[in-house]
Amino acid sequence: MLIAKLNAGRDDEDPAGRSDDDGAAPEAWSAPTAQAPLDATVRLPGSKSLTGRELILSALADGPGLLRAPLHSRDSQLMIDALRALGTGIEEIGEAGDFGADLRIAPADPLFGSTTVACGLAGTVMRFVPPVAALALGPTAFDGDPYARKRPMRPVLDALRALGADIADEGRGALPFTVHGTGSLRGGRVELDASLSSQFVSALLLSAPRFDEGVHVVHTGERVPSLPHIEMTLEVLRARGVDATATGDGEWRVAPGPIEARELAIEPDLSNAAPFLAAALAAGGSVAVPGWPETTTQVGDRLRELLPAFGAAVSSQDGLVRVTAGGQLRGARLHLPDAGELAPTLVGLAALAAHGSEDFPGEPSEITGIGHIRHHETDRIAALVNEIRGLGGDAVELEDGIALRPAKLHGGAWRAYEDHRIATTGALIGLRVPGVSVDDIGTTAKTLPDFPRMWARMLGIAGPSAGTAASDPPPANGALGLSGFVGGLLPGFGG
Ligand SMILES: O=C(O)C1=C[C@@H](OP(=O)(O)O)[C@@H](O)[C@H](O)C1
Ligand SMILES: C=C(OP(=O)(O)O)C(=O)O
Repeated sequence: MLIAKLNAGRDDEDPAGRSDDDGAAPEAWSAPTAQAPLDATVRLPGSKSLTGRELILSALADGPGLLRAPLHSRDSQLMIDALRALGTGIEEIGEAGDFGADLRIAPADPLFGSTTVACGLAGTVMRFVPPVAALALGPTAFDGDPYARKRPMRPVLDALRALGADIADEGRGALPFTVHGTGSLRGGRVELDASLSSQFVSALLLSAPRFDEGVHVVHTGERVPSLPHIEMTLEVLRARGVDATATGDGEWRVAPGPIEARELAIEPDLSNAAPFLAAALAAGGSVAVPGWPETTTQVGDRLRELLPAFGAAVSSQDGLVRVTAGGQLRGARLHLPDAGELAPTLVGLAALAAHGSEDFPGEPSEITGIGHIRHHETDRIAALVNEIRGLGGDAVELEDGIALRPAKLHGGAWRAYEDHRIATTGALIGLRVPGVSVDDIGTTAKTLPDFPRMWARMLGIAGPSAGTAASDPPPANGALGLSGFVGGLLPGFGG
């Protein structure tokens, strides 16, 4: 029996979760294998997408604002640093909770360029900040991680130019580029092809109240992916008194006007709930996430309808969403153009369904409509197919998705490609398949600064000394959150 080894976060870790200063490769992380059904409650830090949007809107607002329970992670820190570089006052206030401090934001008027912005690998920073920089005085130079230079930018840069911005990118249509801000932007009607990323549209809409004529965005290409994220953009604008509407299929308008300053709380990140809730299917048992909003624009809310496709039971009561499962996963056919952000986790579940168990044969799955995830932190379709095949799986790369055919998985190396969701998918598969090691678990710090410790606590294998508690403390009876744990693998598990 494999005893799970754990590298559950070290005090000397770079908070950004990157490799060591000397450039050495990070140590591989042995994914813990579940020894018994789970019985865990996992609290999650704030939504990356809501934190990023509210930081932008707070920086452009008509007065000082306050964000409670924002996400503190590599992506949100990059957003904070970018807005600070443009002159915004952003201050941590109050006692830092489990997931960090609240933020007070003092908008700058005017915003000043003559600075640089590091985007890391954050799509939200590289897409959402350039329109803000166009409203600043002076040039702002943007660059990011090596792979960030491969992520598509051209539609949003060309659209900004059509709206009056001066941007130098030497024809690359990608990072690095410089936005020569003049303190204002004309705005108006603009056509763009957002079939590679909804973030192109959200980028324009978010800053548009501050454009002289607002904006009218008309999408010209194939289907726009991740539409709930555009709905989220409209919703956060409306909540600040902005006239923001979807005016037709692939058309959105934002009227010029003030953005109200607000004090608000950021919802937990429901997309980051995915690997934890999915863990109940991988390991059996139950995992619950508290603080689930009653209504939300977060696409992670769809987990409640998607996880039953793999055989889970989902209950929601008083803000607690609980996923419960037995030892067997069912295969599923899912078409997910709106929910590409959830796809890596669901592909991980599909690989486990195809693996089956001692008692059940594997079942096939197909997940389609997710061609755009080739343009995320890595080509997620190619990465997932490679890594699943590396563990013995039979994954087939489709143009817009992945098919999984029944095949037994075995342990082995799982590469993360600096992609937080590929890393957590390796952890998920490792719950059931002994011997999976993830090459760079620290990359999860992009949106989850404490993932290894949260994962360990979900499994009941990290003691109270784990410091910043990421899931509820172990029960007083010392059961460490595992019910019915008798040691060894239960029938139907780990096979
Ligand atoms: O606007 C946002 O906050 C996001 C939009 C989506 O991007 P795509 O439209 O590129 O999928 C999503 O996948 C990403 O994680 C966050
Ligand atoms: C696609 C993602 O990130 P980004 O905001 O960098 O596009 C993601 O978090 O899944």
